[in-house]
Amino acid sequence: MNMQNTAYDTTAAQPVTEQETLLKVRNLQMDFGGLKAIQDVSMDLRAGIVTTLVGPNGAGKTTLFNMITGHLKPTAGEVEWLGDSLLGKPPWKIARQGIARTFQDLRLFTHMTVEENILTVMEQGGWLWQSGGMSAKTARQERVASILERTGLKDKARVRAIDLAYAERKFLCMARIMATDSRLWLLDEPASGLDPNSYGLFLELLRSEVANGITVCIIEHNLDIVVNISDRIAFLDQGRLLADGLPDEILNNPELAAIYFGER
Ligand SMILES: Nc1ncnc2c1ncn2[C@@H]1O[C@H](COP(=O)(O)OP(=O)(O)OP(=O)(O)O)[C@@H](O)[C@H]1O
Repeated sequence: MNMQNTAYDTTAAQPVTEQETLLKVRNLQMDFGGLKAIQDVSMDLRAGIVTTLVGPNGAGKTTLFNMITGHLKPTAGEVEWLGDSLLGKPPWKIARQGIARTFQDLRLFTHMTVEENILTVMEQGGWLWQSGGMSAKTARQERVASILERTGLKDKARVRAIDLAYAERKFLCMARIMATDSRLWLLDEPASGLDPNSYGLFLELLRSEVANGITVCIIEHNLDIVVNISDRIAFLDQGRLLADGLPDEILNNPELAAIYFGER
């Protein structure tokens, strides 16, 4: 992809090669009837970095997430989290192991307030019991306040999700994933539809969470975001993993650019 005209923040994309592998997928396949949505995909998600999944519409990116999180049962292949197979586990068990995700269609509790949306996740995760000496109530309040602050939603705590602006809803999705205390975040187009201001805030938030030890795999179409946030990029097309490497290698590959921009 020719990125020459795009601002490239090199601090976000240092060569990354040695990290522990948190999640492995091996020879994954997903058939929907005659459609081979994922074909023989093997890749690793390494700890503490941002891996971006890119590829044209219908490439199989969300399907890959769905197989990792137990929302779809692969036709063949293996998914391993810290060496243990995730196959056959229901989504809630996989979530409890430390893998959280967001969805393209947001899936917020629209008639609950921002604060309530966050609290439901914390309660599901059992976080309230880990209050480290503080009363559970104080710990919970501090935790929610910190998440609201970091996601720019401090003044919206008591606003219902349905009454938020679109960008605020996207940040509420981020707030909810933060509240899970998961180690790996799978983000499905978290920045789509954000205005430039909001996506500056989004990049800042993601960078600071990664600096604090979160591992991220993100599906993203916005090339500015891809360029600015990726430590590794995996390129999918028609269910196949065509390339998986450092951003420079992928973004400067003219064959991948032609596929991405529909010019093949
Ligand atoms: N549940 C399903 N049943 C049948 N076909 C499906 C199902 N889910 C996805 N597909 C098909 O599988 C292919 C891959 O879809 P997927 O949503 O994973 O692509 P994607 O790369 O995430 O696309 P986009 O960037 O548009 O979100 C598409 O052809 C899609 O229509």
